[in-house]
This record gives sequence, structure tokens and C-alpha cells, in this order.
Amino acid sequence: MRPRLALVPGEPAGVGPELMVRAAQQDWDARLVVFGDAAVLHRAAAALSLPLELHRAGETPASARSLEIVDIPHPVQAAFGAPEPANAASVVAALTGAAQACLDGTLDGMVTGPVHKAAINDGGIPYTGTTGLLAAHAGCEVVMMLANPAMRVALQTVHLPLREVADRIVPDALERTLRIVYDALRKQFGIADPAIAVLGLNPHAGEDGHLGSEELDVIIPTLERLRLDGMQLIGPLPADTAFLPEKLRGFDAVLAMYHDQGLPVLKHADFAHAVNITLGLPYPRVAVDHGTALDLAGKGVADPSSLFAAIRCCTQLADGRKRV
Ligand SMILES: NC(=O)C1=CN([C@@H]2O[C@H](COP(=O)(O)OP(=O)(O)OC[C@H]3O[C@@H](n4cnc5c(N)ncnc54)[C@H](O)[C@@H]3O)[C@@H](O)[C@H]2O)C=CC1
Ligand SMILES: NCC(=O)COP(=O)(O)O
Repeated sequence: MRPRLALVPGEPAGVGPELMVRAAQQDWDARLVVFGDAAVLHRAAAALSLPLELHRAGETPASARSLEIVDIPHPVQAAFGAPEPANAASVVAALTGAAQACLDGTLDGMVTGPVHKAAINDGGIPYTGTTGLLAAHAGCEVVMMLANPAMRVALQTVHLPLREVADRIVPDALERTLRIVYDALRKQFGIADPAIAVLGLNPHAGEDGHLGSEELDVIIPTLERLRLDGMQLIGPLPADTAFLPEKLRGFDAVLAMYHDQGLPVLKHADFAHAVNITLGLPYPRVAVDHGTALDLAGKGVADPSSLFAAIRCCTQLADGRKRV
């Protein structure tokens, strides 16, 4: 049986809704159930001059291409490119509704479009990203990992002011992250003995303590301890050369210490086909790698490749989980 996946458009004023409409134009190896506002999807379809048929969960579809929808209306119809903080609660409700369906077992995984963090915060809801929202909702610890055909990059810290990053590089947190990444690579990605490269925090991985102490105080002792458990950990590596193609070929994943240490490299290598995977949740969640692209919304030019890659990746992860 095909896995059943939630499809959550995210910010209604961004490119999320039109990318969902593009997904509705083709067949997938999964049954897709949209958690979002039907009116917003119809408006996006009209802007792109594409057909869109929606039917409520449990109703008979009008055609084979009809998408199932759990309608979660937004209180305000936002103009393309102009997020409305008044829609913050409904944007979050769509995400948690889909997440609950995954926890209940009604659905097998979720694929999410981009969310505008500032609009959610301006709407009065503390939010640093969907990864954290889903972790709190499920009551577990998670790791963000982006992947494309060139590499996998997991993050030790994510949406944090740079000023606060060094204080968060502590042994317990690093150990928990590495264990989550290691387990996911083995169980979800089928890599028997994954090799994980761990980047230093400081230039030249701290230059033996002359350019920062986190490598000597935290990273090296943590890696030494985890190696005793059989984990194949390489590093701490200087970040400026860790991504050289000949080195990268030896790693199943790279752990970057902060968001902009790892993600620019991955997005430069292949922005279109990258996806954002949440490791550690009890169900698969895969998101697009890009943001709301407010400059493109409603113009019909946004590239759906990342969403399509996310649907394919989530389908595979959900399939694998069903087989276990
Ligand atoms: N998965 C998610 O929920 C993500 C959300 N964001 C949020 O999105 C908002 C905007 O973030 P930005 O830094 O401006 O990043 P962005 O990814 O929205 O835009 C960066 C550049 O990439 C282009 N771009 C993005 N997606 C594209 C697509 N599908 N096809 C063609 N071009 C595309 C945009 O036009 C822009 O020039 C922020 O609120 C940010 O937090 C950012 C990244 C991921
Ligand atoms: N840089 C990744 C990003 O902004 C998306 O994060 P999340 O909303 O999936 O946690």
C-alpha cells in the first residue's frame, strides 16, 4: 500500500501553496493529504493557470488527480509576497494537525513547505522553526539534517544568534546529536557503519587551542568517548577544507557546529534538489530546503524541485519504516 503523507503548504503568502499545486499535477508513490487552506490553494492554481481538484478526507475524489484536503482556513487572505501575522496561528495549526495525524498513525509522514519565521513571531507565537515545533509537539529531541545528491549536513545548533553558538557547544548536547544522527543513518538510511565528519567550531579547528578552546575542551573528548562505542567519527575537521570533494566522498554525513557553517556549502552544491530532514521524530518529516521566496510568490516561476525531492524522500522513509 502507498504511504499516506501530509503535505503542508506553510506560509500562505509565499511560494508554498503554488508548489503544492504543482505537486498536484502529477502522480506519486504516496497518497497526499494537504493540511492547509483550500481557498489559498485555489488562488495559487488560478495564478498559475493550472487545474486543481480538492476533496475532503473521506469524500469520493472527482478525478484521479484530486488531492485530499484537511481544510484549515486562514483568517486573512494575505497578498502574494506579504505575510500576515494574523495567520500565524492557522499556519502553526496546519503543522501540528499534520504532526498529530502522524503520531496517531493516521498518516505515515509529513512534507512541509516554507514557513515565514518572522510572521509567526510577529503573530505572537514563539517559533524558531518547524523542526523545533515538531520536537516539542512529539516530546523528543531532534536534529536537523539537510541532504542533496552531493552531501548530507547535520547541524549541532540551528536558529540561534551567532553570539550564542559557542555557549551551546557542550559535551552532552554534542553526544546526543551524534547519537541521533548515527542511529538515523543506520536505521533510516540503511548505512551499516556510517562515517560522520565533525567540524570544529573555530578557524583551523582551534589551531591546537590557539584559536579557540571548544575543540580541546568539548569536541575532541566527546568524539573519543563515542568512538569507544564503535562510532566512526572523523574530526574535529577544519571547516574550510572538510567539504573538498575528495574528502566528502569518505563521509556519510558532516556535522556542522552552526547553520551558516554547513548550509551555504550544501545549497551552493545543489539548491534545487536539497531537502531538510528531521532526525529523531517518531515519524518521517521532510521539508523543502528553501524559504518562502516572497519575491517569486504568485508568479509561477518558483522551482518545485526541492518539494518534489522532499515528497520522494519522505515516501522512501515512510516505506522503510513500514517494512521494519
Ligand atoms: N523550510 C522552511 O520553512 C524555510 C523557511 N525559511 C524562511 O523563509 C523566509 C525567507 O528566507 P530567505 O532567507 O529569503 O530564503 P529563501 O529561500 O526564501 O530565498 C532565497 C533566494 O532563493 C530564491 N528561491 C527560494 N526558493 C526558490 C524556489 N523554489 N525556486 C526558485 N528560487 C527560489 C529566492 O527567490 C531568493 O532569491 C525566512 O522567514 C526564513 O526563515 C528559510 C529556509 C527554509
Ligand atoms: N534553515 C532551515 C530552515 O529555516 C527551516 O527550518 P525548519 O522550519 O524546518 O525548522
